[in-house]
Amino acid sequence: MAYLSIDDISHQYFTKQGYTKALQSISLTVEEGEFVSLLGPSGCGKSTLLSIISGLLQPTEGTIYINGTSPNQSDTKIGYMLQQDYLFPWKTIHENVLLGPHISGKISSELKQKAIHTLEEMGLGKVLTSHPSQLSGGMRQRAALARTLMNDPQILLLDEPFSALDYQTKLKLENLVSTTLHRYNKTSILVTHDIGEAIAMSDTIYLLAANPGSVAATFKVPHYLQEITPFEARQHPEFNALFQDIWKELNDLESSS
Ligand SMILES: Nc1ncnc2c1ncn2[C@@H]1O[C@H](COP(=O)(O)OP(=O)(O)OP(=O)(O)O)[C@@H](O)[C@H]1O
Repeated sequence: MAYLSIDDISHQYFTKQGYTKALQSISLTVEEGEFVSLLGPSGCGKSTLLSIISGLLQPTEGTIYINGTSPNQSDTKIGYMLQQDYLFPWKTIHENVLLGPHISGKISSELKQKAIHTLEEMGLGKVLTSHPSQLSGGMRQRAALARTLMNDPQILLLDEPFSALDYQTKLKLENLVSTTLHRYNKTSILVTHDIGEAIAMSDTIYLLAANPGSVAATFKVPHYLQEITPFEARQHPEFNALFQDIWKELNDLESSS
């Protein structure tokens, strides 16, 4: 069985006005250490799917297994990286990264050292005592990633983490996130609207259709693109061919909806 196995999941939201079918018959698998992207338009149910994977929501139909057990019973740790960094403005970067251990009363000198080491790996060794307002958007996102990694999650859910950044910062951060997550063999699921980002970062891309959210197509990124950095992948001659294939599929989806 795959590390993460989503089998025929559907989800409906019931409200006083009626119900919305957010997801319909989603099936996909993710292997340990794999980097998967969910590419799709607004309303395709990506937040719902991520909430189901993290165990916050129970799907109305279907099953999900993480390492052989359901998300609620699994001891697999899941980390989130979101579009907003949610750093506390009144705390220093070092304190922000230590927030989890601080809340759970587990602060130790080892963890303080680990936070410094993780921030140094993110290129933030010089801003440990700065406050979030003194940092650029890209630096804040790197601090948010360091905070997430402090908890040693096995699975990372990345919900459009680069979409609020300028293009150059986004490319740099794609490289840093990709190399860091591969180095630590994290299993990663990225939600994005950006075809290029999905190709540059992923091993597999699931194209989602909206209303209700469903898997419209699956693309395997060739190994030679997986083995180079996202920045290098974007320069590769084969990158454009895959981009065109996905673009066409997306356009076909829009014209048939
Ligand atoms: N709590 C809720 N109650 C009722 N309907 C909901 C609820 N949450 C989401 N929906 C509906 O389910 C569908 C999928 O929503 P979801 O937020 O998962 O999509 P999304 O792809 O994350 O969208 P966006 O990019 O706009 O955030 C939408 O039609 C949305 O209106």
